[in-house]
Amino acid sequence: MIEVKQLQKAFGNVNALNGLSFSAPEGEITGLLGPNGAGKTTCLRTIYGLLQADSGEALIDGIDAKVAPLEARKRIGIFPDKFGLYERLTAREQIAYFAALHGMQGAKQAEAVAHVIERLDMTAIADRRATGFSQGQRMKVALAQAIVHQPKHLILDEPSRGLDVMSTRILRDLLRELRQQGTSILFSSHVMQEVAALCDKVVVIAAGKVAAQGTTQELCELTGESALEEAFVKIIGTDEGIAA
Ligand SMILES: Nc1ncnc2c1ncn2[C@@H]1O[C@H](COP(=O)(O)OP(=O)(O)OP(=O)(O)O)[C@@H](O)[C@H]1O
Repeated sequence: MIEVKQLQKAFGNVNALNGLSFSAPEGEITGLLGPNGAGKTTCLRTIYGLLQADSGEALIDGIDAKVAPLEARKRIGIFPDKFGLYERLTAREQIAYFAALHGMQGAKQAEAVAHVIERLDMTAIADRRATGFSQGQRMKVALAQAIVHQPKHLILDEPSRGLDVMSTRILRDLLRELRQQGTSILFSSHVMQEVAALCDKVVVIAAGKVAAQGTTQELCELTGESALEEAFVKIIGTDEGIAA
């Protein structure tokens, strides 16, 4: 379980997180939905220990990444908002590098890498160097790196940006399969359709705090709207920064 409790984070006089609290349970897909600048990336970075909150806690199975970063990171896979690939390495080598960082070696490592390459339909590019990879191919490598150690929890920042229809489908199928296996999945998005298609629970965030949360149906009932998009706009108070 991922738990965020009363997180506060300011950058100068901008309050990026303003008492944010929610949880992402195992076996569920939780969507963090909010307009541009709502605090999604800041929240995700705080959970995996890249940023330190001014106050509050972000816990992974009760472990604070700030206090025990290695213990926390073992349990999570991270698909970050900006990812760099080593241009001279092949896709397989990049994924193997991440597997090694998580302590996988030898046959176990090779097997895990081969499995994820097959799962993400990357066989054709697996032994090519990253130079020249398209955005979608780069995203697949980053995704493979995030899941090669079979983490209990997966955190994704705007995962489907830049993906074509087929790649988006592969991503969605993968997330559903991981959910079935009991993984807790937390992803951020400002794309309505993506959230509606995938999420068990939606946490609507605006100005660094939770504006509402629940299933898509609950959010519609809460606002008296029949369409999700209208419900979100009503909760947030504006349609700025939201994509249909
Ligand atoms: N390193 C930083 N320095 C200064 N301000 C920052 C920094 N990181 C984030 N912010 C500010 O904090 C607020 C929240 O930003 P954040 O990137 O978390 O939002 P977001 O919900 O992920 O937005 P988007 O959907 O546009 O990616 C914004 O006002 C942003 O400008």
